Amino acid sequence: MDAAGAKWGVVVVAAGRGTRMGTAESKQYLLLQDKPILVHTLEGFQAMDEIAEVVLVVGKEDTARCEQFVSAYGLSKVKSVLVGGSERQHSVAIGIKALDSGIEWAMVHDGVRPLVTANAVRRCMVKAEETEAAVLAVPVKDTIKQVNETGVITSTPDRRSLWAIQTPQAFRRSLLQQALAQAERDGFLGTDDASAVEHMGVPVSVAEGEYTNIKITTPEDLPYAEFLLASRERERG
Ligand SMILES: Nc1ccn([C@@H]2O[C@H](COP(=O)(O)OP(=O)(O)OP(=O)(O)O)[C@@H](O)[C@H]2O)c(=O)n1
Ligand SMILES: C[C@](O)(CO)[C@H](O)COP(=O)(O)O
Repeated sequence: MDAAGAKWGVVVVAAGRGTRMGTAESKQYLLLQDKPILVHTLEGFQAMDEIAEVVLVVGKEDTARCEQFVSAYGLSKVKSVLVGGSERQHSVAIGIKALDSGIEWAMVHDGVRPLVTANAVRRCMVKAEETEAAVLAVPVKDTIKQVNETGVITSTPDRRSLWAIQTPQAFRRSLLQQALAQAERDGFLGTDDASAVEHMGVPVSVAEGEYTNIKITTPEDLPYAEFLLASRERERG
């Protein structure tokens, strides 16, 4: 599937500390098949013709090694490596402003989602070009409960309306920038980019994600990601 032909900018956010992973090294720099997770992620966008530019947002202490990755792995679409903020939303706001002024369409992607496929990214881009704002998502497989602070279930939302949200999240660039500025003014902090757009009252669509587009978050995610990468290599022959 081809995206509609627009050239896109991508903000890859990788300025988190990976607290839930619990490793001394931030999780985005852990190796998957001898390559940092973040490099796998960046290589995915490097390979897509529709992507004109990537802005990489990282921790202050990591800019030098990331600039080194850019040259060592030939990541020529990475135009800048910037220092992120204290929350993901702040890192996104820093990155989006840095995209070239000619970029009209922008995606945000977690540096720790290295397994996203080009087909899934394209579905998200196409949906955003139709609707202005779209995110990858998959229907939840488990029954989800709301549980109170004493550990007692308070409700069981209808699973048919529940989706697990992934990245990329794709927008007309001006819409996302406006939404992030509004969120900042209102003191609104969301855990994803769509939340800021929703906060403005603008609808966000979902595009079909993939269950394998995992966010590497806790230690058990690492062997699963290794397994998925190895399976893909075997399939390619
Ligand atoms: N201030 C922050 C916080 C997070 N992120 C990035 O947002 C993505 C998704 O966040 P998450 O998985 O929660 O990463 P961490 O914040 O690093 O993890 P944790 O919450 O376990 O500390 C990651 O690529 C992370 O590096 C970021 O750029 N800036
Ligand atoms: C953006 C995201 O990856 C969508 O699933 C997620 O919301 C990031 O949230 P986290 O709290 O930083 O893991």
